[in-house]
Order: sequence, then structure tokens, then C-alpha cells
Amino acid sequence: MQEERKAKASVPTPHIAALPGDIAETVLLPGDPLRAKRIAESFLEEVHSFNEVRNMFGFTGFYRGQRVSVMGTGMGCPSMGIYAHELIHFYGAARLIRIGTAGAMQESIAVRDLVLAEGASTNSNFPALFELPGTFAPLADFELLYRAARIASALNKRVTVGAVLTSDMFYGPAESTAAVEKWSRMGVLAVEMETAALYATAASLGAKALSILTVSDHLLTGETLSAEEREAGFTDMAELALSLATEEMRGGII
Ligand SMILES: O=P(O)(O)O[C@H]1O[C@H](CO)[C@@H](O)[C@H]1O
Ligand SMILES: O=c1cc[nH]c(=O)[nH]1
Repeated sequence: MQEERKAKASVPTPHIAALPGDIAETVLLPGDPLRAKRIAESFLEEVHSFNEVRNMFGFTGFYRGQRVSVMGTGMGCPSMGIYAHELIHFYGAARLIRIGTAGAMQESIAVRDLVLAEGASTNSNFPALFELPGTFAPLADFELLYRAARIASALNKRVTVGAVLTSDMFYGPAESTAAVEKWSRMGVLAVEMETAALYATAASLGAKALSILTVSDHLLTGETLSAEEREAGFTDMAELALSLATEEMRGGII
């Protein structure tokens, strides 16, 4: 019954007020809706707002002549799961690019660096809820990942590609020194809270996804970014994501 109700739902959805055609095929997804607003104001032309439900702001505009949307997702897997599902299933989003912050877990990574999440280990039960007969490995779309790495290096940004941890806990045992050391020893680069849900949802609905993360703090050294430094990091990340979005849509070859 619940399944049927959801299958019959149409736009606007319970969480997004946009009408059909309001949202571009490529959507940038910061966790913070105010970051979505700042990116729309700073980088996009001919911007229109398509969502204010729950203050989860969403905007569509043009970047270098290509139509792009940007919308907040909130924090954590359930919130990401709702927005990613509705954007893909009801609004036809084909490429979802998360732009978020993360805490570094390797000495080789510094605050302000960019991390491209090739895959996301997780302590969340979210991927298990797809009821697969095994353990799903949440992975980035290879083409988005490869292109993002090439663009980052062409833009001279410090970037590392690899595994991240998607954690359901920001405070508590899952983020303790002991837990961080264990993930670090397995080569995990950084921790955040949404990528596994994004990759699993995109895979389940046939869309492409990538997480681009700015390191906002370092879990081994205790270093954190000031508000101004965070802002600069977001600018780097937004430029990379927008360049990736427009190159993808022009259909360049790998
Ligand atoms: O900066 P965002 O995209 O919100 O990402 C990170 O920051 C939040 C925690 O402060 C979590 O959402 C985590 O994933
Ligand atoms: O989820 C997050 C984001 C930034 N830093 C952390 O430690 N965790």
C-alpha cells in the first residue's frame, strides 16, 4: 500500500515544490541549503528558485551557457536519500554532484584539500535497505570521477581520489580516536555523512553520482578551517563541480 502510494506520487513531491521542467539534468548538492543559495547567487545567471519547502533551497540557472541546478540536501543518509530519490525519479535528474565538507583521516591530506569520493564505506544501514542478497559497494560514476580528477588537476587544485566513510554519527563512538584509526588504517581518506546514500540511491535509479568534498577539519591533527577559509574552499569546490557539470553536458570524451 505504501509502495503504491509512493509510486503514484507526482510533482510537486512532498519535499520539492518544483514543477516539471524546473530542475536541470545536472544538480549540485551541498548539504547546507544556504550554500546552495550562495552558489546560485555567485556563479549562476538567469537564476530562478524552485524550492523553499523546509527551507531546503533549490535554484536553477546557467553556467557558461549550460543549465544547472543547485539544491541543499540536509545532513545524513535519510535526508540525502529523500532528495536524491525525488530529484531522479520525479524530476529526471541524471547527474548528481554532491559538494560537501569532510574530516580528513590521513596525514597526506590537508585541510582545504579536495577529496573525490571513489567509493563510500559506511556505518549506516541505508544501503542494506535496498534488500540485496549481499553487501552493496557504493561507488561513484567512473566518468564523472575521471573527469573531475582531470579538471581538478588542470585547475591546479590539491585533490586526492579514494575511499571515504559515510557516518551516521557526528559525535560519539563512531567518530572516536579508536574508530578513526581503524578506518585510517584501511586507507579511508575522510569522513562525511551522505555519500553512501547518494551513490546507492543513484545506482538504484540508474543515475550518475559523484561526491566532491572539501576538507574542513583534520581528525588526526585537530586542525580546523576558519569561516573565511571554509568559504574559499567552497568556492574551489563549486568551480570544480560547475566545470564538471558543463563539460559533462557538452559530452566531451574521456
Ligand atoms: O558540508 P556538508 O555537505 O553538510 O557535509 C558535512 O557536514 C555535515 C556535518 O557538519 C554533514 O552533512 C557532513 O556530511
Ligand atoms: O561529517 C563530517 C564533516 C566534517 N568533519 C567531520 O568530522 N565529519
